Amino acid sequence: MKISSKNISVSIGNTEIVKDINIKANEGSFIGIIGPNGSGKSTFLKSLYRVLRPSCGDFYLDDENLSLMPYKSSAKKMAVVNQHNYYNFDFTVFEVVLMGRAPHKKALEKDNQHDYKLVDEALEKVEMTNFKNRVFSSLSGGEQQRIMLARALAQDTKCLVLDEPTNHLDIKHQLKIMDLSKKLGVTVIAALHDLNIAATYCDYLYVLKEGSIFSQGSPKDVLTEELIESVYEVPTKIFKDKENKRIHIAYLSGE
Ligand SMILES: Nc1ncnc2c1ncn2[C@@H]1O[C@H](COP(=O)(O)OP(=O)(O)OP(=O)(O)O)[C@@H](O)[C@H]1O
Repeated sequence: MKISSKNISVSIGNTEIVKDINIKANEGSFIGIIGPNGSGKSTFLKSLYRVLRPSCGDFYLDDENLSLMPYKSSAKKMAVVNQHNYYNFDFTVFEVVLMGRAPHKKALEKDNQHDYKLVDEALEKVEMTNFKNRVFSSLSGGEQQRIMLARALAQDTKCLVLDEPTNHLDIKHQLKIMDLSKKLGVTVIAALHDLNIAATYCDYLYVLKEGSIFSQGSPKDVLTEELIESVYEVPTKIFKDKENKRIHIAYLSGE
């Protein structure tokens, strides 16, 4: 599924937080949104997954205008893993992941074997099968994050929106979750803080600064020492790996 935004701006109160953002994600591509704290990444993604209404502009899933789509229809196409997942009730892990199936259900339609199979497969993919009967709120932050990805996988969509998908995860699980998201072959739009992860997994990056797109392009083109210094105010040294053409970023602060 293709995703695009045309001239998206988002205001909260009288402040314009996101300013005239145009992005394009081709089918199956992995798109990174990067930028410092407060640059508008989450606000932009929230307007994509319809928690915030843009003050201007439109999103398109393929060529369909998102704002004209019923919420249930867009939830069949787009799953979300966001930064804060709080449940006030004691749902089990199984129940939380099963919630991913809700957009596919008609009113009063019961869960069936197909739903249970997708839940089991999703838990297996994030290596959380043994946690199926645990109370969600009793899990660690990283475990909860993997369950929220399992819920998104059970939703079985062609597009995945990830807002800082790895912020609670240890390095092994950061890489596993990114590998898994990449291998799904669906269109992914992810807000990321870790620039080495962004360089490794993203096909294309948009760099936000103060709510606007400051730069865009392939990780190799965008993640230069000059750009990182001017956007993040941190000196870096970029190493190029000749064999697989990946770049590696070393931060020089503190030296
Ligand atoms: N509900 C709100 N009311 C007022 N200001 C808000 C609100 N939500 C976000 N903001 C402000 O909008 C700006 C962008 O926030 P946003 O969460 O989109 O940034 P971000 O790039 O995702 O940051 P981070 O990397 O810290 O997660 C911030 O300055 C934030 O304080």
